Amino acid sequence: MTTLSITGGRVLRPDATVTRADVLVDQDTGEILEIGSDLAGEGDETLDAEGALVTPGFVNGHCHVAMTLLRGYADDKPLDAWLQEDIWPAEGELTAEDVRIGAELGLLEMIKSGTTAFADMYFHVPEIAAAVEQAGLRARLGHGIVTVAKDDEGARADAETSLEVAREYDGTADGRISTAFMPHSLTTVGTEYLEEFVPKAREAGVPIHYHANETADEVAPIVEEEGVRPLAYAAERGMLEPEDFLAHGVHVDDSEIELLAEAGAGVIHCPASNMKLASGMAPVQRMRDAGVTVGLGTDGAASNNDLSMLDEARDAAMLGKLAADDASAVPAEAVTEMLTRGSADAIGLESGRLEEGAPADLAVIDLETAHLTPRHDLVSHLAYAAAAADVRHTVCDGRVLMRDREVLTLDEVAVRERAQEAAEALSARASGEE
Ligand SMILES: CSC[C@H]1O[C@@H](n2cnc3c(O)ncnc32)[C@H](O)[C@@H]1O
Ligand SMILES: [Zn+2]
Repeated sequence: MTTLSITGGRVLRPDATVTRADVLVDQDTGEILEIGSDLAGEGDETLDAEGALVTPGFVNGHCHVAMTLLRGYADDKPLDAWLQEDIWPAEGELTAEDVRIGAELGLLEMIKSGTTAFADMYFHVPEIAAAVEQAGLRARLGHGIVTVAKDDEGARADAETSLEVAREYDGTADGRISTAFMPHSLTTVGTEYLEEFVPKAREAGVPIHYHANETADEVAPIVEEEGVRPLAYAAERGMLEPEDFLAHGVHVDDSEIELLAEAGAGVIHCPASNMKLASGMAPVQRMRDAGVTVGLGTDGAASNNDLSMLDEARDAAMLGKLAADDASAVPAEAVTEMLTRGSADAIGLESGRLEEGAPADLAVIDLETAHLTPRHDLVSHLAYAAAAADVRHTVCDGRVLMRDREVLTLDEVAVRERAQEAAEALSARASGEE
């Protein structure tokens, strides 16, 4: 057995307490063997956590990782105009190679900011899977289906691709990659395709992930055409099972919150994207009070504009209070849970908790900085004050992905250079200069 010990730090436990402890990891199984004192001499490899907080690796429950190439490409518009006028035309020019480069850039940013697992909806998924395999993270991947503006043949081919990808990649990268069937949203995929393909996804045994109730404009046509709220429509089509998870859930009413809670389906809250696109404020405290599993996600880097889950945590706390008109809403403990096991539970992963037998997915956060001084309450610091640059080490599946701020699985300089070149060429193609 090969072991790793993370020593001298303070460890955030699942009950939100913080204790001084070492963590011993079995690198062969990728699991936590023991959390206790005096484990410093036990590891074949050691990570220094003196003056640091050892937390579960952050879980980004909804992302489009390759959209890092479109970071800053189009800002300051609402969702529909942003997608139709800028993002979709540019994505029409993306090559498989671009998606690989964008994914590597996103994974680099995730590792540097303590994220160890994520759920992703995009296209050219084999490229994303290859990047995940190399970078060493854990991911639930899927091909996003859009059937509007396609003929029947094109629409069915897109849905077939999503099923095929889900079947083929589930369990790959030594089990670090899992998959889902991913209709883009309830308004961009036709009812007939949902009715045909959702049962096939069930047969394949994969969850369903989609955008839902993100903007008011997306709710109105479903209510008008179907006579029911979007999540009732989704439930009628079998898309609200316990393993399913939806992104956003901004405009959900009480009946939909109840549906989510009863179904056990997860919601991934994306506060930065919701603020930037002015989509609205999700009723996070009300969903949590009702027993809904709520996680956190960044969405893509073009609507955020970074992939830091610590930023997302702070945004979730701040926006949650504003939405509830209550400063006690979405407190630090809630945000910390959403950042870790809330997202993990929603997307169906075992990670997000530091305990014996759990996956060894963790981040070590440097506390010896001006903005984390004094240290009254480390859970408060994680929710409100810590930043991506405070992450010292990142470990996933027992493997060290970043040691002392140096990413070991990707060549940072090369990834950044390739991404800059690819983004410039993409921009030229999209504007018709090439
Ligand atoms: C078909 S792959 C996924 C698709 O989703 C687009 N996208 C990015 N951010 C959002 C968002 O906030 N709401 C809806 N769709 C979004 C992305 O550009 C891809 O085309
Ligand atoms: Zn999204």
